[in-house]
Amino acid sequence: MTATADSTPALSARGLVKTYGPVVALDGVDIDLYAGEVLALIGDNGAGKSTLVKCLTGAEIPDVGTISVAGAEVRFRRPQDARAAGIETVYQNLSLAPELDIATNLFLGREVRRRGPLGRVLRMLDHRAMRRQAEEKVGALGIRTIQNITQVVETLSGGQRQAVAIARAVAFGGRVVVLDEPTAALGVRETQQVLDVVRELRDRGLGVILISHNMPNVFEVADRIQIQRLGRAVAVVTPQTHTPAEAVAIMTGALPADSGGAS
Ligand SMILES: Nc1ncnc2c1ncn2[C@@H]1O[C@H](COP(=O)(O)OP(=O)(O)OP(=O)(O)O)[C@@H](O)[C@H]1O
Repeated sequence: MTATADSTPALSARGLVKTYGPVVALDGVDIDLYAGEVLALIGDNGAGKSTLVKCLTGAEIPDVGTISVAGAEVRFRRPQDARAAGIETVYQNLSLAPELDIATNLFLGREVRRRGPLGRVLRMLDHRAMRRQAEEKVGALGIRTIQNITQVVETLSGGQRQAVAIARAVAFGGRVVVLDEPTAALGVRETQQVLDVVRELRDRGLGVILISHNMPNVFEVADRIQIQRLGRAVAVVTPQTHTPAEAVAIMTGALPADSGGAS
């Protein structure tokens, strides 16, 4: 069978094993993420969600197993390798520089220099170009809560900071973005704003992996939900086939992995 563009996952892994001394964090995990979908990863504390995405994003190297990007096997040694393959991660701490403005944060590490000797020799930055591009990138993601691109990040609300971190992750050609608990510290309205950005990413054709303990959020925004339990991927369900209660029951082991499935 020939794989078509649609049937080849943007990012996939087979048989991932990762141990930390005696602890088996991943016990032979498969995952498939397609372009234009939101795949939620759920599981109890210690189920292996973070370890899985660390292996997928080059922050950890699996002991066993393979990872493929658009059908081609890859070996990530460090996060830069994954980033070069278009896989971006937004961690809970967001790694933004709070004392700098939004535009500068978006371009941290990829600064635009002035043309000619001013940029080449004196390394002067083209702030105007960065502000203009930052405005375009934030606007393209439909992030309406940000009005002023020169606002300092520490003065932003939690939801706005999350949006800036996501914009930075996808502004430079990312095809896959991993969001680790993006709404954990947010109020209801801010959570909705972040979920809007997540939908926007999906509608633009990116693949999104969403780690979350918040079942209403997961069921609101995910196309598919992979359930991790004790280092294994025990089931992949959808909001159409399973209720949140069934997913949680599978997650905790109260229901067998092949049960549920609203009729
Ligand atoms: N660096 C490490 N050293 C030792 N053990 C680790 C390390 N990282 C993870 N573990 C262990 O691996 C297992 C899986 O942890 P992981 O953080 O992947 O789970 P998780 O599903 O993300 O949990 P949570 O929801 O609490 O973040 C746990 O038992 C954890 O204690």
